[in-house]
Amino acid sequence: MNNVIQVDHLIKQYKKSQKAAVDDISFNVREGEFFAFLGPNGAGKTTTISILTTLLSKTNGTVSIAGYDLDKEAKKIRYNTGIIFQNPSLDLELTAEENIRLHVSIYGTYRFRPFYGMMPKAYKQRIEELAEIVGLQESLFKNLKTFSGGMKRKLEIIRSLMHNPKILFLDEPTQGLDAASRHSLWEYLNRVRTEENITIFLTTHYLEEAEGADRICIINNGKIAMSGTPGQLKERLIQKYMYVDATDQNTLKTELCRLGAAFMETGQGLKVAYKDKTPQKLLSGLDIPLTKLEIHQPSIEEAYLDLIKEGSVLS
Ligand SMILES: Nc1ncnc2c1ncn2[C@@H]1O[C@H](COP(=O)(O)OP(=O)(O)OP(=O)(O)O)[C@@H](O)[C@H]1O
Repeated sequence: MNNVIQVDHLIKQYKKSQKAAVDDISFNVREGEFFAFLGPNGAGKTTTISILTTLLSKTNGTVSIAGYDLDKEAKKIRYNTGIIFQNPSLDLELTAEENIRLHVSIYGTYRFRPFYGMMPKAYKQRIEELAEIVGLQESLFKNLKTFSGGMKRKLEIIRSLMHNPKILFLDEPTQGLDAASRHSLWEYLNRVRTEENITIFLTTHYLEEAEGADRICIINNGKIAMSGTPGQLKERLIQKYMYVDATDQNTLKTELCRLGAAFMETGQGLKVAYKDKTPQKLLSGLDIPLTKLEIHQPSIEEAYLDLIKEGSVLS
């Protein structure tokens, strides 16, 4: 399978900022994949997606989208991508269809005509086809002022797909939606994905949203903390661990190294992974008396929160 997104050593340092918002990240997305870019507030998701969609300049690194180089062929990238951002940018004074008509004429996909009836057949077919997929046929000619948040999102989906993009970028698209609207948005996105065979690049805060993806990349503090299929991440994230401590912590560390146990210093003592071994088996190899022993088996949600809190994982 071809890579439709190829990012190598991408860096973004905002002016007057001490720290890079995106700090030397590399990843790829394959054609037709549903790829989730998961991370907490301020991790660098919007910065990355803005660079990939040509809306923000990068400081360093190379990016290729749909086979086009970001530095040389930004216009071609724009023709091949659709974007749905956190806050819908729709004109409330217009009808749903007028919003789409304006967008496609600015985009250069179809020439602007003052009435729907005057638009080309291909335009009408496309808008009706997409309206049917997201269930907005009845409201296409209604004023946007009467639209709910969920309906606006549906309209955004139509708008982003009018020019048959190969890749759809979604920046936290369910932000501010209730559970039911969130669920139906996913139904529509999965439908357009299957019917239009497009690649989806999603940024999200929510682990549950990323769980439906083919691959997940976790970004934290501008760096990639982990990536893989949801199954692989679960396996790697859910690390059973225990906290141990001893009066002589240095000797305990030496002992753990001798036993080949991965550990990390924390405020609660040494955090030790016990992956394949049982805690008992691991502890039986220790010669030093312990002052603390706490055994943990976190859920995936807890493991993810631990990862983004600590900024690293046990190896
Ligand atoms: N225009 C800017 N100028 C300076 N710093 C910025 C700018 N935009 C974002 N940042 C900083 O860059 C870092 C990454 O921000 P970014 O918006 O990419 O994160 P995010 O993962 O999308 O967060 P959220 O989930 O809250 O939208 C943050 O520390 C943020 O404060």
